[in-house]
Amino acid sequence: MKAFLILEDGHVFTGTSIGAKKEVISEIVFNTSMTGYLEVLTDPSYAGQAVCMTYPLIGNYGICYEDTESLRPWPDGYIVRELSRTPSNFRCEDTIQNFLKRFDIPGIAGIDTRALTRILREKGTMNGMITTDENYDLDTIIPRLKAYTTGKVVEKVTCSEKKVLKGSGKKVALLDLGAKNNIAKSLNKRGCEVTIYPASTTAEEILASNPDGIMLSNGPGDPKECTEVIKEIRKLYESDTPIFAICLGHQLMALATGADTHKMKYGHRGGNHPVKDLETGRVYISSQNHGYVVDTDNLDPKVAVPAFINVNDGTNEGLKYTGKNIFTVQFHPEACPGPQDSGYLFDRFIKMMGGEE
Ligand SMILES: NC(=O)CC[C@H](N)C(=O)O
Repeated sequence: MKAFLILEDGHVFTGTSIGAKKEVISEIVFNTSMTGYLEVLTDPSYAGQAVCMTYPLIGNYGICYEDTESLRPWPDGYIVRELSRTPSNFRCEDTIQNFLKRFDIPGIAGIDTRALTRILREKGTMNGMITTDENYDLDTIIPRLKAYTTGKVVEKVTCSEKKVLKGSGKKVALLDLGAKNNIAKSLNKRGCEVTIYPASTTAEEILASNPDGIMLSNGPGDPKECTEVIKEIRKLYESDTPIFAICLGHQLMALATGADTHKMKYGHRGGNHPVKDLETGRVYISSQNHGYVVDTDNLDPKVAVPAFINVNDGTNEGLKYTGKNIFTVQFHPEACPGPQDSGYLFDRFIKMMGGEE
């Protein structure tokens, strides 16, 4: 069955329908990772977005549930050049087709994903529609696409109740804003006992459990939509508990302490983004998935100073909080997908909590 991807600027791509046969409007973004399509599909930070994979062949090793970053795929839509019809791997348990269908996610295959990516790079991220309706009418669809906003998405992806991963080491409270599994796993495999809290948890409840440290996770959407969470994070900041934050968590800590964030032209999503540690000058290759970034122009050095920058475009990739045991990064030290070069940051966090590195 035919499917169409209609962009807000009037471009239309014609391909084949994959996944659910339904219409969806979403923000269209692209990811350049050459491996790890399953980790991308199950990363809750993609909620509210349709993702185009720039790697031309997707799905060739199928779905291996052990590798998922959450219990389901989260994008609103999935866009690929070629979807493998014969996944082959000894760990393969399902196909992308079934996985998308089961969770009612529509997609489109067989389009020129390079052309789509060039449009998004030149004009910036925009909204689009995936539909199987051949009689689509651009005059009515384009205004709908222009008017569409993603809104609050963290509440859709956070866990519904507290969960504990047992460990004999430092006690970490992880605020789940849409956390990828490998954040808790990275701490747990270093011995930490990790308590995962829903995003609506108050700072008082977290602090009452006397954690050795607090971890703020990644998550979807515009950080400025998280007004309630930002207030709680402000209290966590004032508590003097060691804090490590990743991606959305990093943006929310910045907003909670007086800095600003803005939307980037087309964001960073892929497995090869170079980030420079400003203290050592060393560059790490990082896994990334973000559309917003912290502004550092008016950063108050009494509150925080830049700790990492992106080598490609100079944007901020991390902050170190002055006089506090707090550091936050825009990239993904938990990898999955992508390079594990910055996994040492979990060891740094454990040291900050008074543990052995
Ligand atoms: N991976 C994330 O945590 C993404 C953060 C935020 N939703 C952004 O797009 O910038």
